[in-house]
Amino acid sequence: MTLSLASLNKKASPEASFATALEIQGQYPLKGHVNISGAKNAALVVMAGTILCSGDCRLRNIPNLSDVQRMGQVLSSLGVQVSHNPDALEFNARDFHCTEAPYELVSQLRASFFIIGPMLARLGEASVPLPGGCAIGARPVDLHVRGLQAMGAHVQIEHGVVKAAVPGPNRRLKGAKIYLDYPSVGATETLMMAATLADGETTIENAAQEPEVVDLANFCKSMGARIWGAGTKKIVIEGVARLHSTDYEIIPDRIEAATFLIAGAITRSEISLSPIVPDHLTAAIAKLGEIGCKIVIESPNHLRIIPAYEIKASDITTMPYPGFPTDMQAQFMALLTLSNGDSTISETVFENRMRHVAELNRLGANIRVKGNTAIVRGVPLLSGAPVLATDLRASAGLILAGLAAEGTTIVQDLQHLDRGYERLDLKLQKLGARLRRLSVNDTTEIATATIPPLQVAAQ
Ligand SMILES: CC(=O)N[C@H]1[C@@H](OP(=O)(O)OP(=O)(O)OC[C@H]2O[C@@H](n3ccc(=O)[nH]c3=O)[C@H](O)[C@@H]2O)O[C@H](CO)[C@@H](O)[C@@H]1O
Ligand SMILES: C=C(OP(=O)(O)O)C(=O)O
Repeated sequence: MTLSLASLNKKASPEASFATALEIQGQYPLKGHVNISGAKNAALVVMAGTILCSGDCRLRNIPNLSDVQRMGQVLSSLGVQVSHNPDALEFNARDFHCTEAPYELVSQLRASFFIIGPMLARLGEASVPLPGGCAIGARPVDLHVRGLQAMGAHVQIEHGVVKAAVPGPNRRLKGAKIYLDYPSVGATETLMMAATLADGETTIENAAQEPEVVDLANFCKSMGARIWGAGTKKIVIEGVARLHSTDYEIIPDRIEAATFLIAGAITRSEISLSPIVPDHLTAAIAKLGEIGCKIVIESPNHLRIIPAYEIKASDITTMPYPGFPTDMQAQFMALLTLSNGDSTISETVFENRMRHVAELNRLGANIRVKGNTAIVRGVPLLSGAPVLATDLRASAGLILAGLAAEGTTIVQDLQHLDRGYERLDLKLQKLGARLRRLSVNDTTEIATATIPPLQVAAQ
């Protein structure tokens, strides 16, 4: 049976079903093992990359997230067939024809904008509204646009829509030498995808080196793309005429893994995780070591955290990979609120990613913000309170703080959490955490695993 996301019932909007809160009873120890899901940021961009291929792309280890559902809907709306079997999502972009991506969907997640690269590469034309995603800064797309222009596209931004077209009879992008002013993850991914089908060689200098960029390159290579240097500052892509079908497995989510390591550290609990790629977690493991925890690599894809009795203060500056990831900043801040001294946390990647500070202070933390730096003065105890989750990683940070706080914490507005963590509450429950999902309107308990399966209706 072919199942399609295009038929998703619009009335059952994710916002309505996920307007929920999490009630956490703090200070219960955790114990056991956690299965880490596929990486959200790799899955989303690899889904966009399926547009490059006119055959079947089978993707395994795709996490069940509301962002993944929306990305599936974006692709369906463009004419990509999206179907589901028990352990994979299948995409076929043979009939992909539509050059206009829908505002209602693209405006809800950042990664949806990245389809502009493969759309242009396949059809020579693309109109994509400016994207959504976490409200953590201005998040312009100028680096994507300038790179596509260097490859011969004409690009205009009109009424909030980026309209790009490749002139000429064959409408094919041309290889180019591109230098990114900043190693933007999304721009590197957009341009790398665009270059796989371009005429000639493209080099991207000062490219992002994140594992998700490497995963995308490996996915493209599995379809026959010619790419060298992904994971370094210089990526070289030699365009080919077409890409072929593939079966590809997404890497484990390093941000989810780090979040669980902190759950162990903040509740002083020993827990283990798999699958993981230890190299993707180097910065987090180093910081946890500095803080006093011991991380044991039990096998190539299996970690255990032995928590510190006393959490030591530590300074953090977020940076592009292999620096300390901005997507782990809020979670580490939650941990450092309970340290034995003063820590500074500087956010250099996004200009407005400290909105969790006020909420952590509501739980009894002592944090002051000066410019892009938070000064975290450790306190002996957090105390439960109602707090508002303002973005995805802020949600995770507040839940972690709630696990350690004395009494009851209610984290409101879980729509951000559900964008990027697969059943975080259920996984924590399995480790022994006391928490339950509430409907905000009537504060009655609702099932923990609320995100419906990805496929929703037969065509
Ligand atoms: C879906 C996805 O993969 N999201 C991740 C991706 O976001 P995203 O790809 O949006 O992040 P970028 O690396 O592009 O952004 C980093 C910085 O570059 C700036 N910038 C970016 C593009 C551009 O054209 N112009 C520009 O100025 C941004 O405003 C930001 O200040 O990488 C971020 C940095 O690791 C992560 O926090 C996000 O979780
Ligand atoms: C910022 C994030 O996601 P997005 O780029 O999709 O907003 C994130 O994953 O932390």
